[in-house]
Amino acid sequence: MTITLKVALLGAGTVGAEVARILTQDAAQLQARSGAALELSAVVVRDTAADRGPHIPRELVSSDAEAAIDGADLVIELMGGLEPASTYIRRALSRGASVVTGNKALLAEQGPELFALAAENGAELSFEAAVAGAIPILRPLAESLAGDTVTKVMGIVNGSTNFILDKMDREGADLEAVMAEASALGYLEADPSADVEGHDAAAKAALLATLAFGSGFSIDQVHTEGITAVTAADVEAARAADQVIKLLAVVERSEAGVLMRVHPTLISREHPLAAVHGAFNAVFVEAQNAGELMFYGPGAGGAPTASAVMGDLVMAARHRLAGSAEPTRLAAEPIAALPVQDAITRYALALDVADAPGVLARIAQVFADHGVSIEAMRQNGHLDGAAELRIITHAGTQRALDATVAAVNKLDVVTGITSVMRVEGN
Ligand SMILES: NC(=O)C1=CN([C@@H]2O[C@H](COP(=O)(O)OP(=O)(O)OC[C@H]3O[C@@H](n4cnc5c(N)ncnc54)[C@H](O)[C@@H]3O)[C@@H](O)[C@H]2O)C=CC1
Ligand SMILES: N[C@@H](CC=O)C(=O)O
Ligand code: NA
Repeated sequence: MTITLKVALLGAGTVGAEVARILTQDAAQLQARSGAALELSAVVVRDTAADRGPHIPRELVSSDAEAAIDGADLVIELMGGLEPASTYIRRALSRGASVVTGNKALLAEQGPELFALAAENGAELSFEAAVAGAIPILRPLAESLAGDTVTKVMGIVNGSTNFILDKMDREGADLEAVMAEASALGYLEADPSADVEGHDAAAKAALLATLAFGSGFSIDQVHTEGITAVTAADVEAARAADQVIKLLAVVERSEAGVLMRVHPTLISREHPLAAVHGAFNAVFVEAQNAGELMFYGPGAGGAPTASAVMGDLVMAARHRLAGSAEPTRLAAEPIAALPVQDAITRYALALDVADAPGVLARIAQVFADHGVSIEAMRQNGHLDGAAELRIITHAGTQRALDATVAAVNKLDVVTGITSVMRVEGN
């Protein structure tokens, strides 16, 4: 006898439309893998009059989310945003229906509450699509590495900003010019500022930390800098130094707690992350016993993200048939989130200075006074008696580096600090 599980799809945009296509086209394989026929029972959209192609039959389309949820065994939420997504997910979980979502914005604010609601109701809430698109990263952190101790996760987790920075690097384009292209390819969030201001990567950083360290973290605990201040000149200067600028998310565990940060970062062109182009993502994981692991693949776009949704859906169906939902397990005692001033990083600075005897010594003295060690210093003289000075520091706390930058800025021989950026790798 074939068991049928009814699947309600909330949202049929870039990702939802691809999910509907795969549910139809790969129905036989999905049934073989999950053990049940996965029947699309309702598709909830805003515009019910729009033609949505052959994979979304008109009779399934409605704007009645409550009815769709109440008639489903499994609910896929791909509308995005906090509301009404949160209310709909809560309704589904409260009824015992398992939910699959790609909504990192919601989970990075309400994750622990929603995990608890799922567990209370014997339902499952899964969200592999929410971080790094198609790349399996959350399940490996929560399951494959459950017997190890993860100490650090670092990577490129936002496809659209990587696409934009990559175009700026390869074509010398500026940010505004490349955004329209990223939007047409379905990489950007409904509100693109979520991408370029770093909030999308910050939500993903909070989710990575939550699963890597087994404690609930939220987006407001992540230090966040986006790419809006990165200019074509910054990208060109990096290129001249054989470096590339990437938006990195870094989450690290120490005795004191967990530090989470997202910011543009200079890396050498030799670094493996420099080879991550277009909307691809790459995530490095360091664990005490496993050592270093690297995950790489498409981080955004309809079909790749739908792949992660479908994997979660098959697992949710299997667990439902087995009568055992898999909860997201968090430690009873929360782990502290640390301030970014505690981060240990290297800085690259570009300064405009007077080209006169003793200037370098005075600047170097300020670094020494703050306990910050200089790794490299290069001066390019200009004809007008001014010079550009580029300094790379050894690793120090951000607290010490920020104090150094502030003190250097006050020197009368320094006319301006034109760029301060963190550096990773060699
Ligand atoms: N596009 C991508 O590459 C990725 C997207 N995601 C996430 O997946 C989710 C969906 O993303 P996309 O498909 O790109 O978004 P989208 O904007 O293309 O699609 C969302 C759809 O939901 C509909 N919708 C929104 N609110 C609704 C409501 N109240 N009632 C009915 N329909 C409503 C919209 O009309 C739209 O058609 C978001 O949470 C996003 O963050 C996750 C990973 C990658
Ligand atoms: N807007 C996001 C989509 C995937 O999460 C991105 O650019 O990575
Ligand atoms: Na993923």
